[in-house]
Amino acid sequence: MTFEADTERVYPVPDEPATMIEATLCFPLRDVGGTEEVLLIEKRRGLGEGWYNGPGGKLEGEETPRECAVRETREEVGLEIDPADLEKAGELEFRLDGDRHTFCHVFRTRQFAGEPHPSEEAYPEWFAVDDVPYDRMWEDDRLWLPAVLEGETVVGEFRFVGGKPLDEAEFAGHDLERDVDFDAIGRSR
Ligand SMILES: Nc1[nH]c(=O)nc2c1ncn2[C@H]1C[C@H](O)[C@@H](COP(=O)(O)OP(=O)(O)OP(=O)(O)O)O1
Repeated sequence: MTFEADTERVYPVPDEPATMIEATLCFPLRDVGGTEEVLLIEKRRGLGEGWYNGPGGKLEGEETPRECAVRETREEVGLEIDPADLEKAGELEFRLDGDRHTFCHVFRTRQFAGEPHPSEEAYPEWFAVDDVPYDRMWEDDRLWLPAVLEGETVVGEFRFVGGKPLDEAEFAGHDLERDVDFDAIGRSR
């Protein structure tokens, strides 16, 4: 297990978040003639509009993170995924001005049905995993997504400052842990 930190934690940690969004990201992977590719979306609305990311979004009702990732991937790009085929790859906490803003469950899968198509929310596009457009993504993505695309697991905290909305705040620091066994800690749902 490795641990990285590029700053000291400088913000007070609240006992309980006033409001924290629970969300998901899903990264479908495929092999095309020996080239490993990942499906990203260009987001057309909401947080991170205009940037690339995996399909995903906020949990609704009583659904589990896995069910949310399946639903969001279907709604945004039309791929069908069996929840059992999703592999838990990460847990990311995004903090804004010291408060917990979003807790995000990250999944990847090689098993899916259908061809991606655009929706009101997203334009899908396949990228070689060594050609991911990190300059058009959230600033934190380059810190954790390469590991996720290489089959590793990550737990990270990413700190933003400067007030809402999160996608206009400044990225200020992070902690990242790798090789986390989500099954062993009962958090692979
Ligand atoms: N710093 C960050 N880095 C990142 O890679 N993804 C982030 C992020 N902060 C938020 N997200 C992602 C997680 C989640 O998939 C999405 C949440 O954005 P939104 O609140 O706009 O929800 P969406 O509109 O996508 O979802 P729904 O409204 O539920 O469809 O943004």
